[in-house]
Amino acid sequence: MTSAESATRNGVDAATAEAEGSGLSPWSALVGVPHVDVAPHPGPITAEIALPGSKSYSNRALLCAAMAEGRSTLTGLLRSDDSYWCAESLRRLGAGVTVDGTTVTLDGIGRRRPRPEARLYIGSAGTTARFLPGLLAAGGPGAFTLDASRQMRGRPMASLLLALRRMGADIDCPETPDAPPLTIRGVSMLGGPVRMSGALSSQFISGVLMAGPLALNGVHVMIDDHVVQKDYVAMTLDMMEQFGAVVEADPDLTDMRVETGGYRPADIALEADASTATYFFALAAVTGGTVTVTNVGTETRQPDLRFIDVLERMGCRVVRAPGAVTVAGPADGRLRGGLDVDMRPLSDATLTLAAIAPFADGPVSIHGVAHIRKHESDRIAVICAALAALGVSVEERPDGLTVHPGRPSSGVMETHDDHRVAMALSVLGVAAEGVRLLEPGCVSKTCPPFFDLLADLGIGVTRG
Ligand SMILES: O=C(O)C1=C[C@@H](OP(=O)(O)O)[C@@H](O)[C@H](O)C1
Ligand SMILES: C=C(OP(=O)(O)O)C(=O)O
Repeated sequence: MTSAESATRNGVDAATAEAEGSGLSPWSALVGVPHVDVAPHPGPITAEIALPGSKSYSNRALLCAAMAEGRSTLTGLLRSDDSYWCAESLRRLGAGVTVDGTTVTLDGIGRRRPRPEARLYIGSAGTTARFLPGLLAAGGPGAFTLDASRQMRGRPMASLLLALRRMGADIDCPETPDAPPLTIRGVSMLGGPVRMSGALSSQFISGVLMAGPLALNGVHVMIDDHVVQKDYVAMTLDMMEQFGAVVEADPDLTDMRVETGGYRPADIALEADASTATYFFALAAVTGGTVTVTNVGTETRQPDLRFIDVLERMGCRVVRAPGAVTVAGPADGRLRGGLDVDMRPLSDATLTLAAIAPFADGPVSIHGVAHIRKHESDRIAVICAALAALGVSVEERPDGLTVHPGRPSSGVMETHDDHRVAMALSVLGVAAEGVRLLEPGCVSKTCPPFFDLLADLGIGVTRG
């Protein structure tokens, strides 16, 4: 990262964010903006749009490139809080990270640890929080501290830490059991076989797999139950292979082996973020418009692209191509309800679906997403409360919700430091009476330009 990149021009000063336990970063937008008003949009939204890079691929690629010995080049990087803190952690570890726009040149360190007492801060990034501990424990000698934002300190880590410790990892939690800050000793994790649960987070599984190439014995992961959002594990294995790792997995991803042997550098073009795309497809759906996202398509492994299948069930017309997707709102102008959707494989899109559900002609039920109560906020509780506050009838269940048809009123909404709450409620506001979002800068976790992109579509956005 160049010094210009770490300056405070647009975002917050990194040292201040870290001292305050915030997830914001020098790449944040809307810092200090107390609220944003999103206006209702009178007509159909029709646009072609290229979206920022995938968070999941950006952070996987940064980590794999840093753990390779030699130079990698990544293009299409997502410049957001989560990727800033990932890149910054790797720089503090001694990797050479130069970011120029959305291109990263990364001189990896392999198993070497040039700064064996590094103190790392990963902000609110679940990916880095779950992927880095294993890489540190399996890599070269050193005693590292890994800290996280207040929000991330409260998210689950226990089954990941248990699995890593079973493979020898020396990881302590000096402040709170099974929560950052973590102290991690290098060369402690030898690897080998381990049984794990994937019922709470797929990231735990990815975190163990990614450590495999650095561990003396590789890793052999056996899943005891099921993996929520299994496609993210497939994305991990894919990216690892692109960086030269040798992996073997059964089709169900319940038995996976990774050989020791390290990572090799690679040049990777990162695709756009399919989770971000869901908000733009949803805008087409609720306004009777047509939106084409030009840089993610059916070739992706990102599960959230399957949100288009849900929209199709709701009466939207979808045109699929390998590198682009078009969604058009229903020809008769009314979304179809009366469906019950298992959102477990694509749970980041749950809030997008909940936000458009009031506009359907029958109830929309969502199930299978109990684990999203442990994401950036208790997402089921938060979206139910938000819909109810806007006058929409909603039933909350432990693993989902049912939303009934109704026209939401306008309102002043908390965003709960959750980017997906802010982005989903924006879509709802556009389709109904508008909405005021408090602390809108939280969108910077995965899409700092979100409100600029809305404005580019002709939507009224006013900063408070
Ligand atoms: O590995 C990844 O990149 C992700 C995995 C998912 O998390 P969980 O499996 O913890 O739900 C997803 O919600 C998150 O946004 C990104
Ligand atoms: C759950 C999410 O993030 P994280 O990578 O922090 O888990 C998300 O982006 O919706």
